[in-house]
This record gives sequence, C-alpha cells and structure tokens, in this order.
Amino acid sequence: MEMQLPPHEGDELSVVDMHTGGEPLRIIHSGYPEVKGDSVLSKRRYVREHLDHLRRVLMFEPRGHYDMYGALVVDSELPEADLGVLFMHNEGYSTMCGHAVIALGRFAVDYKLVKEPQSPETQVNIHCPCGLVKAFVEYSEGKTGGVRFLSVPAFTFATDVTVSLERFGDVTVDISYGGAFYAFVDAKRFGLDVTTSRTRDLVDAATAVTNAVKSQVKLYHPTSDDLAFLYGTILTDGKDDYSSDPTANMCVFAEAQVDRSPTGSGVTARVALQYHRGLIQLNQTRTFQSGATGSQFTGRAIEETKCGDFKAVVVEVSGRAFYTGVSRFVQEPEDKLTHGFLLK
Ligand SMILES: O=C(O)[C@H]1NCC[C@@H]1O
Repeated sequence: MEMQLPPHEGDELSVVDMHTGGEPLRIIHSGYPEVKGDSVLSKRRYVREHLDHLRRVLMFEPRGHYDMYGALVVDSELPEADLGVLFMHNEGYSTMCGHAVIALGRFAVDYKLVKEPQSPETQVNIHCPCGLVKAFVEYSEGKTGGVRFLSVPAFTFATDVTVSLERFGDVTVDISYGGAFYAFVDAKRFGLDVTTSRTRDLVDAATAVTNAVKSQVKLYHPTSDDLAFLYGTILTDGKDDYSSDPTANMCVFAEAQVDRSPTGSGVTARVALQYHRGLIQLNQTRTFQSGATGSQFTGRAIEETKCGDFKAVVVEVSGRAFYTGVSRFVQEPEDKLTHGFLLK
C-alpha cells in the first residue's frame, strides 16, 4: 500500500539515500524543476542562482543535517556521458566528489541509467562539473558491487607554500587538484592525530588552513575559472612514503563539513601529490583510510598526462557504496522551519 501524505505545497521531492565509507549521498530522484544551461558547468551556475532554496530544503535540517551531501542527476552535453551530475553540500555546489561517483555508479546501473549492464564490470561515464569521470561498477548476476573510477587529470598546484594563520602561526601546505583543489598538511603540525583527536579540534585546524589559503593564495585552473577555488583542507598522518599499510586522512570541506569517507577527490589529489614528490610509482596501489570512520578507499596513479601546462596523472580510486533507504519529502504551508536550518 502506498503511504499517503497530507496536503502539502509544491512537488514532492523523492530521493534515494546511500553512503560510501560512511559519507552520505542523497540522490535526488524526482521533483526538481528543470535545470537550465547548455553545459554541466552552466547548470551548476543556474542551480546556484535560481534553485538554491531546494539545496537548503534537502541538505539542511529537518530533512538533512550539517554534514549532508547531495547529487542531482542532469543531462550532459557530452555524447559519451551516461549522465551528468551536480553535487551539493552545506555551502553550495562542488566540482568533484569521489564518494558520490562510487555511489552514483551503482545507482546508475541499478536504476537503469545505462542500457545494457555488462559483467564483470559495467562502465558508467559520469559528467561531473570538473569533467568526464569514468566509473566501472562490479556487476554479477544482476547485482552491483564495488566501484572504481578514473578521474579527470590530477596535478600538484604548489608544494611548500607558507601561509599565516592567526591562531596557529605560519603553516606550510601543499596544494593539489583532484577535480577540486585541496590544501594538505600533516595533522602533527597542530599536535593532532587524524584518527584519535577530537573531530572539533581537527575541524578548527583544517578550517583555519582553508581560510588562510583562500585569502593568501591565488589558485588557477587551466580549463575553467569555475574550477579555481579551494574546496577544503585535508589533514594527514604524514605517511606519504609508499607502504602497503593504510595512510589516514581527514577532509574538511565546504563550510567546515567533515567527510566520513577517505574522500575520493582528495585521494586523487593526494596520489597526484605523492607521485609529484616521487614517493609512489605508477600502478603502486595505496590504501587511504578515513580518520573519521576508518573506512577505506584504494588509489593509484595509472598514467602520466597533462592539464594545461601542469604535469598531471590519471588516478584510479576504488571503494564501495551502500543503499540506506528512499524518502519522499514535502513542505507544509504552515511549517516555519520548512525551508531548512543548520545548527553550527
Ligand atoms: O569523496 C569525495 O571526493 C567527496 N566527499 C565529500 C567531499 C568530497 O567532495
């Protein structure tokens, strides 16, 4: 029997909820108005200017929470893409999201966004704002499983950049791009440990770095100005030399939002940085562990390439996503909190 809902305003928004390594992904299934724009990047600008109220409805409380993450499937202008996607979080719209690609790969096969699934892997081409990302979804006897993806060219933007933080003094960071720009610092610089320190302390340190880099370093991306911003800071355990042991990191992105997963775009950027520094070779697989939950992704650089003048690498990241449920959200006219709020 279908669950009935009382009278409400506007269209119902239906979503499929998943998580990848503990990081939520709310995939908007229906109810969104048409997203205008002739490219995925222009659609990203359109939702920011015209539909941002819906991001707040779906990401913020009472339907979501401070650290909720979302994906809106859109049409892509690229003939080779199976789908386009816009990512959303507590502050706006990101350009790349690896944990979401891992979940969307499964979703695309299970929800028949690709025509003929193949065993043992089905390829799903996902057009993210940063470019085309190729996901390969394990598929056997009608069931989807783990996902690996090849991201857009990843490159080291700058190493050993010193920025001044009001509370912590001068801090030296590396900046690397994996579909989004991140600053990387060893958590020991702040007397912290990414797996055992209080989340709040890690967030404070990472946020101070993000703010300092944003105000003191001008970023540049060869293909679009829309990509040239710092998405967050990743604190690490400093174990960047190749080892078969996992290395842990904690990503704080957008408005002090904490990634529960090892961060797919962060792993991409970190592998590019390790390769740039000569700490890993092509095809050497490393395991990356979330400081928040202990969940793991693997990552390896598979080939050299270029991004404009930057020496770049193609990075493969692997992980696994799970379904948690489906919801139909409504807005009642008398509800003063219906538009969404956040507790900081
Ligand atoms: O896995 C990732 O790449 C993402 N997770 C949340 C922050 C990043 O977008």
